[in-house]
Amino acid sequence: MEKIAMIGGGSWATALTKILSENGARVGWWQRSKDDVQHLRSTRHNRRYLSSVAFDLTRVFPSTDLEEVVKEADWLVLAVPAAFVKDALDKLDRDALKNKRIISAIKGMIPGKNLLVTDYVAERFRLPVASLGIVAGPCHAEEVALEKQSYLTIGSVDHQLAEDFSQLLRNRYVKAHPMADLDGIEYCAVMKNIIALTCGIAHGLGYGDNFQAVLVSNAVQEMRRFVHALNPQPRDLSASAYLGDLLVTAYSQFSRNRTFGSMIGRGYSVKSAQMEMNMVAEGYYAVKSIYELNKELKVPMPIATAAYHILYEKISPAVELEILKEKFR
Ligand SMILES: NC(=O)c1ccc[n+]([C@@H]2O[C@H](COP(=O)([O-])OP(=O)(O)OC[C@H]3O[C@@H](n4cnc5c(N)ncnc54)[C@H](OP(=O)(O)O)[C@@H]3O)[C@@H](O)[C@H]2O)c1
Ligand SMILES: O=P(O)(O)OC[C@H](O)CO
Repeated sequence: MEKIAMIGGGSWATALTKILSENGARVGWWQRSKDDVQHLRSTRHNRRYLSSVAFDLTRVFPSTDLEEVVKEADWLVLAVPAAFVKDALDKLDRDALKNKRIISAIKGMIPGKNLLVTDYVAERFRLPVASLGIVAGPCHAEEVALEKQSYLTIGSVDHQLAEDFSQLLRNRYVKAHPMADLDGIEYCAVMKNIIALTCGIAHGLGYGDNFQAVLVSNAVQEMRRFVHALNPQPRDLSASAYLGDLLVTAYSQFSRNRTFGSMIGRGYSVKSAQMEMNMVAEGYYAVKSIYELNKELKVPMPIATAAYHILYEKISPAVELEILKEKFR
């Protein structure tokens, strides 16, 4: 039986715990709240996220003891929003992840450090890049709960690691496959949240499907320029790990980033949109990291720049979208 430490108690951690435990893995499940852990242990349900899913407690072991959960596992799966990774992991000893395989399920960057999550973890715990991977692809937790057909991509420079984790995920409704492009997949997963957030802003302002299609087409080019500047290598951005993930987030009713953006477009402040959502839109944090990273790279990124101006410099969404629309072809 594979032993997994799941770090995080939100929607995606809940969906991954469902898939992995139903496939026979033992999942030690770390959550920060004692009440949530107690509720899970007594009812088998995670009360605030995907609460319809019932867990088999002979395979799923909820706990607030991070060190214990990590010590018992061969695999560590990170599924807290990127903004809270440092807080969660800094309690661990520098050698705590030695000889473990680490999978980031996070689509965000470490604020302040402007690092990809896998780069941060490798640096903080002195790990070889071959011990790390990312789980990506167009997959909403809500559809996993409903067991709708989904596809995941595991990115790692170690093919065996990516294949082994794919194997742990495959089931009746999940297809998973390995890919070598760890950095490219991770950067695109970060970028697509910013783009979806901007689609939401446009929607909130009253722009329609015609405009969104052009926004997304231009966004693919922006994504290509940026990822190529950071990590030049041949990659097919039409693969589902890149374009598929962008499309689901830009168009789905379940998208946190699009929903957040739509509220901003309708006039909510960042604070009030965050309070109303009760879920985390990674794109809000990511846009600051990407904007700062790009100060050196100087890649033309009109969409990320507009989102940054709106969210961090309080420039009117309507004004930024007027400027943006003149740049699109
Ligand atoms: N949801 C999806 O469909 C999906 C799919 C693929 C990837 N992802 C990625 O998975 C990651 C997690 O997202 P999610 O959708 O699972 O999040 P979510 O459902 O919005 O849940 C938010 C999580 O963040 C925690 N949190 C909030 N404030 C915190 C704080 N101050 N300190 C520590 N933890 C805090 C919450 O803990 P409490 O409940 O204790 O407040 C909860 O576990 C993101 O990077 C996201 O991009 C999500
Ligand atoms: O679509 P969002 O904004 O909820 O983000 C969740 C996932 O990244 C979708 O693959």
